[in-house]
Amino acid sequence: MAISAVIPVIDISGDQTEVARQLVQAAEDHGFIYIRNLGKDIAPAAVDEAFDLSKKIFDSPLEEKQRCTIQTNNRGWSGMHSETLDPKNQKVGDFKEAFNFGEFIDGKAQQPLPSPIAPYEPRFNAFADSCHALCTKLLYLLGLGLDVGDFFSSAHATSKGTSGSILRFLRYPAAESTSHSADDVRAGAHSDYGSITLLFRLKGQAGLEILKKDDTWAPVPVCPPGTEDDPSPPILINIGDLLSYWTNGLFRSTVHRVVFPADGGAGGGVAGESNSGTRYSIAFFCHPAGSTLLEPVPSERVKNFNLPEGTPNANPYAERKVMTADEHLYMRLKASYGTLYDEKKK
Ligand SMILES: O=C(O)CCC(=O)C(=O)O
Ligand SMILES: [Fe+2]
Repeated sequence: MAISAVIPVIDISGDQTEVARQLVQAAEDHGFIYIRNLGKDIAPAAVDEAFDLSKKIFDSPLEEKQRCTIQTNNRGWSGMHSETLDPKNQKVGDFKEAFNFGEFIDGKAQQPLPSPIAPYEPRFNAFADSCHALCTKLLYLLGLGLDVGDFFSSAHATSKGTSGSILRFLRYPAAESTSHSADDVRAGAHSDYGSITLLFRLKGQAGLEILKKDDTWAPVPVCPPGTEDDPSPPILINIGDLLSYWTNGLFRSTVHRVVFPADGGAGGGVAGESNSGTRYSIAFFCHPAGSTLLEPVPSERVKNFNLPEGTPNANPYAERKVMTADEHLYMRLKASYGTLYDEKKK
């Protein structure tokens, strides 16, 4: 039975200097952080509502979803196997469906929506806004902890221009309803493309694993010890490639994946979790304004850091060539949705 990942659990409402120190340490050591959800930043009822809305998206008629098929702007619906997060190792694309919302303007999604969810547009917008506000707070604290003030958070201000930020709803069909082989995964191994990601999961639903420094996989419980009685499971934060890039690898953009049950139903070794049934999750990928240059952050701690030789799981895209946030995003999307991007280029 796999041993669960040990990831710090932080209550960000405490002394801000101390919280900033803890966040930076966790970003360096793990790249994943649990933020307790005590209802101060995102109301538990808002998370519940978002999961209800997720069901409405995916239960929409197929032709409605197809009408909103994902475009090269990374917005819209992607069906089973249309994305392959780990193209080098997967024989079959991800066993999941996803729906991506890009940025809203004046309360309006800038993309077609399946008609059953159109009446809820303001609710999706409100949820995306609260996710963005929490990301801004976390990015500010990470900057504080690195002594660079608002270097990160200000690059994510909506006033700086449009960004690749995405609110993504995910549905993974029940393992027992799909025919998959032992090598198949629900979502291939990958690191996230943005600055930070917020991940919301449902109590009891196993599947997420992270790659540890020793190159072995560990399941990530939805409710780590000490949070079982919180009003909502902690929000799982992870560092994405851009923060890793900006910090020359000091912050870890940790590789993760979503797996099928190894034994046909039990959780991945996490007490109280099951790996059967349909699995839902919601991710908010926070990106800076698309024109932001990914230059190293002017921090002493970053300057003095050298990635140890042979570190597994280091961000493979962090070669030191300054590019913009949009160039980086396009490079990553092209790798996982090859044909979509090839077709568009014709
Ligand atoms: O569904 C999950 O738990 C993780 C999803 C994920 O890693 C992603 O969409 O980038
Ligand atoms: Fe991810």
